[in-house]
Amino acid sequence: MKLDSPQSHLAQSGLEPAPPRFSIVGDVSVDLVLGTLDGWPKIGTEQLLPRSELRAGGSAANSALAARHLGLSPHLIGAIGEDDLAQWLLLQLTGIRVDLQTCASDTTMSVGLLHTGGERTFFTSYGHLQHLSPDFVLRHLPPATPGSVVLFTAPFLLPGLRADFAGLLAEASRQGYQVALDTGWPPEGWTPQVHREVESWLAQCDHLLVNELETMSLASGQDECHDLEQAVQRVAALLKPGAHLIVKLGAAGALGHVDGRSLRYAGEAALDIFDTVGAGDSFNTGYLAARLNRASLADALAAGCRTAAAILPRFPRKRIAAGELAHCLLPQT
Ligand SMILES: OC[C@H]1O[C@H](O)[C@H](O)[C@@H]1O
Repeated sequence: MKLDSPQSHLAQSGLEPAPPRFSIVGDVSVDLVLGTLDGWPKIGTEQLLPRSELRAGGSAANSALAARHLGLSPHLIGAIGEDDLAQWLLLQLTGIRVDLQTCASDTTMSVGLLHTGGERTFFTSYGHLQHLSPDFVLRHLPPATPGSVVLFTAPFLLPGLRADFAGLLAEASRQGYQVALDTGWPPEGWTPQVHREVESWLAQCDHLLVNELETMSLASGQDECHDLEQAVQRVAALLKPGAHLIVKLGAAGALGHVDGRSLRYAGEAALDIFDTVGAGDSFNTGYLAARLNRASLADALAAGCRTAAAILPRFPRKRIAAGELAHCLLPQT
């Protein structure tokens, strides 16, 4: 099935089922990515860094751009500020169907410092992300066609959505979407209150997409968990029956767990990568796009890993053409 392709005459006449939608709801902002920074500078000094890129960022935009690289046209719902940078940001999203709430605020910006070995540090301004409202999201999320997926990202950066995030996920599910969630990292840490809050979200998810550290943290609500397999069991028990828990393992690949069984996909050894920003977001898109095309869990894990592996070595990222990475979704022989 071709995703979100322009509707054919047959589909328009009602003889062919409408294609599934791929909607993404979350943080859209501007990233200034630069590096490499080895060691932390002394306060009050200046460093010249040799490589940099100003680009659309935020995990929802990263996922939508990854979809554009794969030749898909997702629907991105989020917000922008009310300044010149917001207009620039819109231009970066050409080719993506966007519904972005204009907020009376500066555009949120992240400075992402890249360190040797793939680690990075972000400094993010509050900006417009503070103002995205659930009403705007629900007004722009159309009823789902069969098989549609909506990916929610970065709830911790979106206080307006976070206030009743479980309710928002439940409403998307009621509208017929499979709900996918990438929680991201809570700025206040995994407090008991955050655990209770996130558990109310997990009960609404069909696909939970988290990294290893998030999985271990989520599993350590009552007592500490130090073993990934045990963590997977504990987190899976918080999801609704039949839901998929996907753990992103970086260069080591990914693990999928459903109905009490786990499956691992081993990633291919990556070369030394300068810019790892958006690795998880790219994986999410590859994985979900494959699931929308009815791929098996194993094939979807592989598509997620291939998508991230194709995007990460590219710098600057804005040179990747629409559809250039469509091969990542082709079944492998
Ligand atoms: O998921 C990666 C994103 O997180 C940070 O918030 C940056 O905006 C970056 O693009």
